[in-house]
Amino acid sequence: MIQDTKIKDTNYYIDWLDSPNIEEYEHSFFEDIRPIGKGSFGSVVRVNLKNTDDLYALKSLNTDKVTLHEIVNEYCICAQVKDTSKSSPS
Ligand SMILES: Nc1ncnc2c1ncn2[C@@H]1O[C@H](COP(=O)(O)OP(=O)(O)OP(=O)(O)O)[C@@H](O)[C@H]1O
Repeated sequence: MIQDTKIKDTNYYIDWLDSPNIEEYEHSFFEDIRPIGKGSFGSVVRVNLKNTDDLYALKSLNTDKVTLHEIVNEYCICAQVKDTSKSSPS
């Protein structure tokens, strides 16, 4: 029974990550890549989206250390920061 729940959760996260609402960028779309930090799950670099003035924090997650749940959770935090900066520019 417990195993069934885990399989259900895994499929849920896989479906969520396959969502067409998530914008995907190739690594080659970015330039001027500069290291800015390290966290428990991986490293973070500042990148510039080519042909724009847009800067992003790009987080690389060590997939040996993270679960699908943590990947989705990290994605949600990043999306939330992006939305907040759009609604209230400083
Ligand atoms: N959006 C961002 N803008 C600027 N710097 C960032 C941004 N996101 C992460 N960093 C830098 O990268 C470091 C690592 O971030 P990350 O989110 O991976 O880990 P953390 O949240 O600091 O720690 P932990 O993984 O232990 O919770 C941060 O401490 C910060 O210095």
